[in-house]
Amino acid sequence: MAGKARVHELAKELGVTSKEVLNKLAEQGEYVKSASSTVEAPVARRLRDAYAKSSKKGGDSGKPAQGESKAVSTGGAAAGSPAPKPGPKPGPRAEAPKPGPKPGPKPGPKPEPKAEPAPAAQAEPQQQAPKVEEPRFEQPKTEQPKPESQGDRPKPGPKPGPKPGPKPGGDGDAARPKAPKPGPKAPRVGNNPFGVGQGAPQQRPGRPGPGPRQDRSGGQQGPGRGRDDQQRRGGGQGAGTAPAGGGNAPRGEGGGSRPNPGMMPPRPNPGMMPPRPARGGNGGPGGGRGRGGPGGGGGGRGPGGGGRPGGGGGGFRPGGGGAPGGAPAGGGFRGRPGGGGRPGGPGGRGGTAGAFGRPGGPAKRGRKSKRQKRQEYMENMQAPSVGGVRLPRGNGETLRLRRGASLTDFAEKINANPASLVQAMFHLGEMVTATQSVSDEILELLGQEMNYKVEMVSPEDEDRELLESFDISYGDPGSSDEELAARPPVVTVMGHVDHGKTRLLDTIRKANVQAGEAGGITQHIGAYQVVTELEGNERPVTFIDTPGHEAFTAMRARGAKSTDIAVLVVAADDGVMPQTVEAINHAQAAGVPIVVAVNKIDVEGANPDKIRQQLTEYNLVAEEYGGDTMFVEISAKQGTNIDGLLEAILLTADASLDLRANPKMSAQGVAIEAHLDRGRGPVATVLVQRGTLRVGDSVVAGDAYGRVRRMINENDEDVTEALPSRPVQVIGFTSVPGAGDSFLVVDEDRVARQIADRRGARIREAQNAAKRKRVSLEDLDKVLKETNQLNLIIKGDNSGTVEALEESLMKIEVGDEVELRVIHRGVGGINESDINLATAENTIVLGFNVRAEGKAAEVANREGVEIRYYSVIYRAIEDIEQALKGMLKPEYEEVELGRAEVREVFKSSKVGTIAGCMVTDGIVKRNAKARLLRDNVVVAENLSINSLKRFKDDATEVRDGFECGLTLGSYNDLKIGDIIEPYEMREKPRD
Ligand SMILES: Nc1nc2c(ncn2[C@@H]2O[C@H](COP(=O)(O)OP(=O)(O)OP(=O)(O)O)[C@@H](O)[C@H]2O)c(=O)[nH]1
Repeated sequence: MAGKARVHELAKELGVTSKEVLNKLAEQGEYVKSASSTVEAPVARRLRDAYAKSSKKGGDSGKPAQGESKAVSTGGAAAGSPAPKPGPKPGPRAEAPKPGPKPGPKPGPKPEPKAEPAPAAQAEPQQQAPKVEEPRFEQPKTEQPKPESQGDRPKPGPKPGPKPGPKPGGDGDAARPKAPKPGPKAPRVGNNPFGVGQGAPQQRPGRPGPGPRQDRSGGQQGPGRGRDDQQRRGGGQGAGTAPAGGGNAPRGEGGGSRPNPGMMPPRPNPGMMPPRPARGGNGGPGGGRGRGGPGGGGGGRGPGGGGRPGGGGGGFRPGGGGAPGGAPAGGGFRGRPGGGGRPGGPGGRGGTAGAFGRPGGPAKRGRKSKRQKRQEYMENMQAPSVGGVRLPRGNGETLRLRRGASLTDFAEKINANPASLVQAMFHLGEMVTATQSVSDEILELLGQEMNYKVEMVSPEDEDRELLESFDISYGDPGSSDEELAARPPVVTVMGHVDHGKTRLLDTIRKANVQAGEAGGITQHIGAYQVVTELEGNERPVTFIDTPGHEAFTAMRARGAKSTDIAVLVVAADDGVMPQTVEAINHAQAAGVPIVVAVNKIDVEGANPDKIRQQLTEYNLVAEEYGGDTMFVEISAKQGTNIDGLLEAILLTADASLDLRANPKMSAQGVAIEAHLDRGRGPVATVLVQRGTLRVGDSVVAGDAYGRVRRMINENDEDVTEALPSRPVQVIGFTSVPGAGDSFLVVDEDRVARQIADRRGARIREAQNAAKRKRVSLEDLDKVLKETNQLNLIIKGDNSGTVEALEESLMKIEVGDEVELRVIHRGVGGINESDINLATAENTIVLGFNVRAEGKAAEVANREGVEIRYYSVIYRAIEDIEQALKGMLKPEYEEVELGRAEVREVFKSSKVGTIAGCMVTDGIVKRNAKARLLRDNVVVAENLSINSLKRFKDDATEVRDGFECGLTLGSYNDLKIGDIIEPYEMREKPRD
């Protein structure tokens, strides 16, 4: 309680109602809203003090109560005040002891010890009790009558066994009939937290249950042990207790007085039978009373039952020496903790339940609900709140979410309401709908708020899981040495633009690829195999061509991953350049050994040694310098030392790589590039990495699938199978795979289609998430009012180009005012559906090496959709950049025009105040903006020169050295000597 206590907790602690506490606090000048409000520690202390003082008044009496028994003390806490009156009660109780002489005595003593503990525990309550007592004072009195009625109980008590039962019953009966009478009292008791059997605290006291044991010894009800027993055989309890009850009138009083089932005569049931030895021994029966027991000193045996909180409040009822009394109650109750403790209501139920030896449903619910409520309340208090939205609180557990997941997906994982997540995101500055794919950062941010660790499942992991669901794995399953066969190295040629990559590959395969390139830039990844001779053996080497333009960074990175060796082409006349470094980074990151081809050694001024030196900085130390990197000086143009380069490649491969693969498994590999061929449909260049690809195989590559209809090698020859490291063009896909997609052969077309479909759905979601530009609250108004957004549809002849173009376009930086969105991209000609999609405002269709097909051009004309065709990537980038800049809002800046001094001021009934001025500097223009200075202080801003005259003629402008007359609209506060500074807002040119 040291911290912030809640009013109801304090009330409980002090033994008063929350309302009283609230009133008290109000008296103390503390405004506290409700029972669940928290109170600062100092205030709580003051409150306790206040009650402590008031308790002193009656406190004395309360203490005395101790004299009676611990029970009293315990109860005292609750009913401190009652103590005084209890005096009389004691009487009855005193009788109780008789009934349970045995119990009585023992209980007495034991209870004390137990009572002590209880008091200790309730020290506070006791102190506070006094206060409470005042009001309760009456209760005791009211209860007095009960004692009488219960007085009967005691008698029955004596007949513990069977009679007890009945008697209790009798009491109960009496109770029932009397119930009504007690009723009135009961209510009070009920209201009094310290009332019998009400407060859990009382029950605690009951724990002292030990006493009960004595009872047992007393033979009384020996009952049972725990409330379990009691519960099981409520009857038993009843019985046991009953006696006690008798003994304890108190409890009885308390409880009995209230109209509740507990007062009902026990139904005939086994429990009413004389305690069986066993049970008795256990004290089980008493158990019921267990709780009560305690209180009742002699009464209930507190054993098990006692332990429970709920215990028969009665037992605990101080007055009652006879725990028993409580017992009955307890018994009636079923000894359930909470239940019993509760006032009449539950007790009654409990009683009934107890009678049947099972926990009372309602009471149970009640008790649970109380705990649950508390727990929920506590959870609620701990639950993170964002903008007033309560969110579930995690325990730091990890949530795996796939990339592109929506808030609904997230909510499902944590069993939350998606709407609350949407709301929370709104408060976090993100506007997203429940079903919209959201970016990783957003999910992670949200996870943090709720104490969850969000783990985005990488596409690779996700794909692996997807394949596993089909019992397929990508990669070598662990082929044995016998199954593995040597394969050719796969080489990627990398390097800075124009350092000679294409020329080198061209020279190597003696095919002039370069000539056909648009803009002189390599735009497609090609792959082919050449055969060279090393030490008398014919050795094939597979080359993958990589483009040089930075737009293809992504493809190059993939290229590096799918290769064994990187040939780094560096022009000897140029040296290490940015993309040379980038290429090194990619290769080193992929753990691919590098062979350096120092090119253009035929060029005058070529300095190969300089290249060697430069590259040492990047951990590429030439063998002749003591390193392990092979440097080969070549001239791609003249074909110088090409064999030396091939040899170096093979030597490096043999020295550092284990190039083997299992040719017997189903083929797997990677799609190097793919495009849509007008005649042949989708064509993909794939590199087989393991297994053997055959015509007729069902394949899936990324989200494309199909059956291999034809395979063509680099010489445009049909082949029927492709072994590891062999690049081939595959015809038969139903759509165009992406560059870099892995491909694999599966058993059936159906499986291929299912895998492709699932990947497709996943890719779409991920794209949506990635392409969504984040909208923050800061620019909400802009988004709503005037979003300048340029939508693009990109169509190209192959997926690698489309991807590269999109990536480059998204990198265009033109500030926050304009947003660029690629709403669709694809391989193939521009068709009608592209145009239909583009009819949205501000959408441009980009055709890269493709044209509008069918009626697309016509529809575009009709709908006013702009189609732009390109064959060089950077042209497209330039154009779009210009277009975006054109969409920028103009920016204005203030330009001073000059100064005019007011020499005269005229008043005109028609035009207001006229300033006769001398233009001292620059120029004064009609309709220009102006500010007015007086003694060098700006006295008016944003004025407008509405009229300007030279003598009687209107003028558009008046230059320095001339006089003029002007008016400043409705501004009339002009004085001689004022300075008018005209200025204009001019559009600022953009960079
Ligand atoms: N003198 C000389 N010129 C060369 C040599 N190798 C390439 N070139 C020339 O350098 C220019 C660029 O060669 P490319 O092969 O297109 O260079 P690249 O690295 O493929 O360039 P991108 O495709 O733009 O990345 C061409 O004009 C070639 O003829 C060489 O060994 N000697």
